[in-house]
Amino acid sequence: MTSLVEQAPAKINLTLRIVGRRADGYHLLESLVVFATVGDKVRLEPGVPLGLDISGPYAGACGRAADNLVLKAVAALSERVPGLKAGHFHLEKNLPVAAGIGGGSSDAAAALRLLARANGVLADDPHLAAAALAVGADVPVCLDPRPRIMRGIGEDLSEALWLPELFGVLVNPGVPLTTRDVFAKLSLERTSKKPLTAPPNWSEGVIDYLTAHGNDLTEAAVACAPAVGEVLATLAALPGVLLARMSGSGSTCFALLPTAAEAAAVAAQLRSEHPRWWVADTVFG
Ligand SMILES: C[C@](O)(CO)[C@H](O)COP(=O)(O)OP(=O)(O)OC[C@H]1O[C@@H](n2ccc(N)nc2=O)[C@H](O)[C@@H]1O
Ligand SMILES: Nc1ncnc2c1ncn2[C@@H]1O[C@H](COP(=O)(O)OP(=O)(O)OP(=O)(O)O)[C@@H](O)[C@H]1O
Repeated sequence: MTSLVEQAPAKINLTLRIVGRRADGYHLLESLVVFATVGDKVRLEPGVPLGLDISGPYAGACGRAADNLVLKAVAALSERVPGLKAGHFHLEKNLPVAAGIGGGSSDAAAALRLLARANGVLADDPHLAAAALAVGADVPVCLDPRPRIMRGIGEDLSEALWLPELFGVLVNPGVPLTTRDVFAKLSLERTSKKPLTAPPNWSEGVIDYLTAHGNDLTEAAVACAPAVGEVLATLAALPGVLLARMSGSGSTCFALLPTAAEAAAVAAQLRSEHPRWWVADTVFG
């Protein structure tokens, strides 16, 4: 069998409300999630022994291959689908790690899609969703990467939403942030608990809608990594920026711009003024 390939796009939380906490400590959230045109790439060569090798600019940053979420995804689906055949995976790691853009989650979801294709598992097989959630809270939304509202701890997903094309830049200051540490710094009393309007009503204007719903993890992330505050202030001050915000638990932030050309111009300016930052101009959808 020839090898199979899946893209693993970056996950962006355009909005992120923390609305409560479960007895086990996991936080309940409401988030409008979209996917970027930048991402990792996962390839599976079926019919050979299980393995994983990693290439790309962030290969060294994502830890030992044995601990990779790609292999955790294989284990989680194998537990649920007896006789599942895997193979050798190759991960091209383009996204920064521990960055709030779900890189590992999207890689795990891509691996699940590859396993489903190689084994004739249907996309709506409940074992896939269960395996995804067992790997991480962000993996279910990455399984079929289209704009959605995510609730619960990430397992409760809306239908795919239509969204106007959004142009933007993603910026990571090179400071990794562990999701658990950011949640640990969060003061639930200070979150808004304002529920999302669902489904979003774009007639009120996308930017107005997004402005009305922030990211409740921002303050905690800035406390963990002050560089996030610097990125947000830099983005907000750039010409033409409609909105500047952090994604997920950080440290990656994004800015939205009116056109692809303006996003590219802002990205070029950021790359020259901040050569150590990871900068990508992209389309969200
Ligand atoms: C913040 C988000 O990125 C928003 O999309 C996600 O909720 C994070 O999802 P994730 O990285 O897949 O998170 P997991 O790997 O499942 O959990 C890492 C740690 O983050 C905390 N965690 C995560 C998700 C959640 N809803 N509540 C939490 O409190 C828990 O301490 C957990 O031990
Ligand atoms: N394929 C992978 N890509 C990136 N990190 C991985 C991968 N597999 C395991 N990890 C480990 O998972 C941790 C979290 O990495 P990841 O990049 O997914 O975080 P994140 O972008 O903050 O995710 P989220 O937005 O879902 O919270 C890292 O510390 C890394 O060592």
